[in-house]
Amino acid sequence: MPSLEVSGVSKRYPGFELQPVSFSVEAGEVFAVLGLNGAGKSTLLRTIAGTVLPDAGTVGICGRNRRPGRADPRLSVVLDGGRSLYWKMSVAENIDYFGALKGASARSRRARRDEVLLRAGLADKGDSLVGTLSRGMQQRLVLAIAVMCEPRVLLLDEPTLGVDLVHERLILQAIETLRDRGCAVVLTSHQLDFIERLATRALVLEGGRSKEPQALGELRDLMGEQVLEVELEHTPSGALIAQLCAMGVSVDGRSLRADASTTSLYSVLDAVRPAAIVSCTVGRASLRNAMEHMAQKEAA
Ligand SMILES: Nc1ncnc2c1ncn2[C@@H]1O[C@H](COP(=O)(O)OP(=O)(O)OP(=O)(O)O)[C@@H](O)[C@H]1O
Repeated sequence: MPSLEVSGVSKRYPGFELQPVSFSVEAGEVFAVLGLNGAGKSTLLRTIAGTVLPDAGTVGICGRNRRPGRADPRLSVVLDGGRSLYWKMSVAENIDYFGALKGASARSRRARRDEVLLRAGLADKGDSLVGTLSRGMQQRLVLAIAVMCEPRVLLLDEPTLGVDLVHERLILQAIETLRDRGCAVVLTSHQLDFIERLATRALVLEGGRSKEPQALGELRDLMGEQVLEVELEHTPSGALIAQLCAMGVSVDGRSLRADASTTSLYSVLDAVRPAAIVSCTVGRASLRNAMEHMAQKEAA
């Protein structure tokens, strides 16, 4: 039985429609929801969380339908960063409050407090008011609280927003720990390298519409297995851009990119000669390549 089962969930706002979405996530799986700004990622996560009522569809958690508007101890969400915390309470009081809300006893909350502070990288901030923390610190605290509740399903909307490189690693480790304990994680992020390190499958939203979820490897293959990238010193002329496009090369400012299985690197280098080249690589396609390819298709 999947830990999370989303069936036909839809939501309409004036000027935007999240069309029916269905997918399931198994215990111990990290599932990504990808898309450009305004594609509907947060709307989807909010309807799954129950903070926004869907127009249609159901959400099952470990085999039981979630009842909208009711807190569910099996589900933790990190949707609005620090905005979901109480700013006039201290860090320790917030940890205690959310632990109590999830039904943890006073004893286990006390025992967990130091662990949560450590996990959030906030060991010396227990007595600080949440309103005095930086945005990245608040984001880390929300995630550490969500992890403390040992959820069966965790929804994360841009968990690394405003978080520095060192603490991004802490967040990555926290998600990996939960995943390894059997939690099903649904994650959105514009940081595609972060997604690539964690997720195995993804649902791509484009203007509120989605296709079947795909394995990350299948998504990368949209660009071909190998991608060639050439960075020029100067932006190419209009005539050269037209010539490159006719060869199947996409041009974004000074960056040229093409599927290496259909376009040879030498033909690209011949076409741009004698322009100065800053870098030139042929390598395995990344998720970023695939998403850029999709974005260019959408803009065309
Ligand atoms: N409460 C609301 N009322 C009206 N429209 C809304 C509401 N919330 C979201 N929308 C609209 O729904 C669309 C999708 O927004 P959403 O926040 O889900 O996108 P997103 O993919 O998460 O974008 P981003 O990457 O920028 O966070 C947008 O056009 C937005 O304006």
